[in-house]
Amino acid sequence: MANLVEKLIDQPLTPWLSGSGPEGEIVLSSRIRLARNLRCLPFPGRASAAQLGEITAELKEVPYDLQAEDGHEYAFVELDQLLPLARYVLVEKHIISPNHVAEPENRALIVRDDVSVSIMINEEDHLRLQCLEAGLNLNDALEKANAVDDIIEAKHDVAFMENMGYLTSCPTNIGTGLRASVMVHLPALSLTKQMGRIVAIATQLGLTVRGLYGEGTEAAGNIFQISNQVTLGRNEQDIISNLTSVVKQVVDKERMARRLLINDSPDALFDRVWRAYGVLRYAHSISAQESLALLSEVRLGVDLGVIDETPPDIFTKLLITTRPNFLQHLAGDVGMSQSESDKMRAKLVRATLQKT
Ligand SMILES: Nc1ncnc2c1ncn2[C@@H]1O[C@H](COP(=O)(O)OP(=O)(O)OP(=O)(O)O)[C@@H](O)[C@H]1O
Repeated sequence: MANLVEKLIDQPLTPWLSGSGPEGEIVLSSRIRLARNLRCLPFPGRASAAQLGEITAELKEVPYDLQAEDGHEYAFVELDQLLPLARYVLVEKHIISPNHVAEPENRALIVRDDVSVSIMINEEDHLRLQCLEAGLNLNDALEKANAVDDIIEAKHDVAFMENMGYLTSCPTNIGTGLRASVMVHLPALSLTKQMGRIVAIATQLGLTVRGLYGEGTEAAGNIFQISNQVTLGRNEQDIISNLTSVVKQVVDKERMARRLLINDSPDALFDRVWRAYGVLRYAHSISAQESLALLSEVRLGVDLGVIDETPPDIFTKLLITTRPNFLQHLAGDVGMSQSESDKMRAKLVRATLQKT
């Protein structure tokens, strides 16, 4: 089991980030998250260390139950058994949240071999179950999440009240305990300065727009996460249908903005995306932030057929491998300085682009 987690930390590719799936050119991934709590124990924020340990111990058998049902290998790992760097690589791969690693003691993770299912234990709730799919595919993610939830609830007494639904640590999650979210790449809407308006409209429609690593994080590389804000008084299917229809409209707007860029100012666009390609292809030192911003522009050029010598999945591949902690891990956790890390990143990007 521990070997599986090591393998997931080492692998440069994240299967659901393959760039495939419906609307895969713009929608990178779909995520369903269910928040669940065991009935007789306090929420993690109020639980003692001993109670947190009790929760972890009770859930240790869950991987075996899941494995028996779907035949996939599942791992269970306590976060404090991992090196700090390994924990941060898991965050960069969206397997656990920044919140979950903040206090690793008595926190654990259950993860499936293809990373399409992972369960954070003792994050904000006892269980944060997440299912991820490539592209715009919330329905399959929900189906998978419900199947995993059924297996857990068959053996564990989960806090649920007829009139309120699932009880959760934060009142905004009470009811279905569901957050549906899509990760979208919106370079043209960002370049044409339309994101402010999109965020305002999404908020009016009961949605929230977050950055690359969720709550409280920046939208690096023109990547945003759009998710539902309300969980109470709405059924799961309504939440998903509403989000899917808004995301489809955002995707249409992004396509329109792309057409506008290429029709109205092709020279500026060509120059911009090829410059980005040039820097990535030849730079000898590059920061994580700059590489992400330039990769986003190269991907835009590839999607528009302006850059034809790079496959679209280069963006998603390099999205993970150029992150600071993954790079450090690749170098063997040797405590690289910022400048060494920037040089290594540039080398990796050059080598990857050269191969295409
Ligand atoms: N569509 C998505 N694809 C990949 N990863 C995602 C997606 N949506 C969210 N995530 C990841 O899930 C983690 C948690 O995100 P976030 O903080 O937005 O949600 P949450 O913790 O489920 O919500 P809440 O604020 O209700 O606690 C982060 O690591 C984030 O990057």
